[in-house]
Amino acid sequence: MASSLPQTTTMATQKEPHQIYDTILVLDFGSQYSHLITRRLRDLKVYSEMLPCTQKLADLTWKPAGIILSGGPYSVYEKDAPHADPAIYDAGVPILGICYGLQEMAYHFDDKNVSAGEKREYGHANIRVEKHGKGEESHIDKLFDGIEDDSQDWNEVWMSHGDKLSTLPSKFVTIATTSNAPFAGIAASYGPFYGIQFHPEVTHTRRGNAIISNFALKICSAKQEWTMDKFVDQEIERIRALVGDKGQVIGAVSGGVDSTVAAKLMTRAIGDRFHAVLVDNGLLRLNEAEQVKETLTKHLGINLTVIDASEQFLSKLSGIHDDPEKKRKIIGGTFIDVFLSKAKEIEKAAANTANAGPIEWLLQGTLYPDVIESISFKGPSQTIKTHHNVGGLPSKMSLKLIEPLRELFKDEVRLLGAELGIPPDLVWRHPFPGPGLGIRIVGEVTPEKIRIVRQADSIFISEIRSAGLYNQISQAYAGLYSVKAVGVAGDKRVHEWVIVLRAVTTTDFMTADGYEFEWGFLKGVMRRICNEVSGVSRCVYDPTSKPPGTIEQE
Ligand SMILES: Nc1ncnc2c1ncn2[C@@H]1O[C@H](COP(=O)(O)OP(=O)(O)OP(=O)(O)O)[C@@H](O)[C@H]1O
Ligand SMILES: O=c1[nH]c(=O)c2[nH+]cn([C@@H]3O[C@H](COP(=O)(O)O)[C@@H](O)[C@H]3O)c2[nH]1
Ligand SMILES: NC(=O)CC[C@H](N)C(=O)O
Ligand SMILES: [Mg+2]
Repeated sequence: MASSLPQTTTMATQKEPHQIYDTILVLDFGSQYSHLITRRLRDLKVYSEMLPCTQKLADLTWKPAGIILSGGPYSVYEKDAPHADPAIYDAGVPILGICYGLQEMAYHFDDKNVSAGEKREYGHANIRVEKHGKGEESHIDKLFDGIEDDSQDWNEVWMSHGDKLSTLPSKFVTIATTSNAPFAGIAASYGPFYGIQFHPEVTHTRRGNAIISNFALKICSAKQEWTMDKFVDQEIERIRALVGDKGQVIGAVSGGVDSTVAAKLMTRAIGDRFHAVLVDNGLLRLNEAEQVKETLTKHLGINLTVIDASEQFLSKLSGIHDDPEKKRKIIGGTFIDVFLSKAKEIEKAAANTANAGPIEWLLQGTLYPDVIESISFKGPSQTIKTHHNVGGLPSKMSLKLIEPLRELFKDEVRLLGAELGIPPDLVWRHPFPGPGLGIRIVGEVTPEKIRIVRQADSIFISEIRSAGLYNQISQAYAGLYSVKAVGVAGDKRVHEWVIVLRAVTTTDFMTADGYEFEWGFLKGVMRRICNEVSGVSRCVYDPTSKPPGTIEQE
């Protein structure tokens, strides 16, 4: 396979997307909506990156086409409030301040411009737009260009603030007002600086997308070139340049969409010098290892080895009753052991071939939300659960990381997957956690409980698919509580396990809502599970939202 691939060329580029595409920089002041600004821009096919608000402009290796200052929980006049690098105002690029960002801009020009408001304002407001510019000042009207349409609610916006602009910064004009905010929108008369008190990035602001689009396209003149087909070619070139003609890459692949897309991209780039490894930890769903092997090797041409390590995992988990974190650590640790010994084996097997040499690279399916989380100036958020992935590997193996998806959001990964010819079934698959059924069985994991959960899960998911609900639900599964309840079957008393069904909707898996099934649907699923899966006496449905629950059970 490798020999038919084009060789790495000397022209290969290692450029990052922000060096290739017009890029809008979002400076994050800690708003819960900051990443949505980046999302909205990317939906417009304009590339955008988010960096902490403390980013110094001089340290950037690229020049943004425009800068957006996000909202944030602080008050600009507080002693420790974060402030943007003043150099942004002299960089000759358009700036849009949103909420805190607006206040930050006004405060930069004069600290008397911002004060605590008398009335906090959360939720809907209606803006009135004021038009100004003619001639040299025509830029002033560009932010709200064409946003007034025939719909009655075009002027609805979403507010979330306690502070306010008390004075208009010098040489600025008002471009929007609300009944509570005389400076709901402002613009500099001398250049492309804009501020809005409301949040255009949330869907409650009716014409929010149009406002963001005006800023990016009409004010920053950013080109709409961020598409997944271009990304594929560039990323393949970048991988080849990074890895070189001989480098070998190993990657843990679960059959989930992220690792499959990353693996497919690697295969396109370097063929069988990429070694995908699926660890069967005994905690996968019904027939999962076989199905993943079939799809990845036969249909996607990925060089995949499946390692059956189920005995090793299950014997270590035996006897662990009531400590979910202990379970997670055992699974994570065993996973690393299995992976490490496989890497050695691959090196040995390649010893007398053209691919001989140490494996230098490790593929990871890191996504942009993980990157954003780790660069946040607030620091990473509190660990609720120890997530199992391959993050523990590099320090032990001293491998260099290769992360082709680190600039992408999940839905972009799905588009990329479709672009790479990955079947829709796999692209739209619900996420499945690394520790698998191990964290869906509350209490001790035993072979009997695994068998029961596998069967129940398979029934639940197939019913969801037949009812056409799969794509409306973000994640669904069957789990098991380690308690037995009494039931009656064929006039006989039974004392058997309790299955828990869970289905949620969510956009980012950070918060989630229980899915509202029709009662008849749930009754049908419960009937099938109790009838067809031996060892189950009843089923419960868990509609708990997150918070206070989490999506998995442990
Ligand atoms: N059984 C497994 N064998 C090999 N690698 C695994 C296994 N389970 C998880 N991983 C690794 O852990 C990573 C994190 O898993 P995660 O579930 O977040 O992503 P995914 O499986 O690629 O996609 P999805 O979120 O759609 O399930 C995977 O990308 C993969 O590298
Ligand atoms: O790869 C993973 N390794 C893990 O250890 C892990 N724990 C939870 N998840 C997935 O993360 C999302 C949020 O789950 P929770 O609400 O249970 O934290 C859901 O999509 C979960 O399936 C994991 N994925
Ligand atoms: N959403 C925001 O950016 C809020 C900004 C500032 N903390 C205020 O209350 O006005
Ligand atoms: Mg997964």
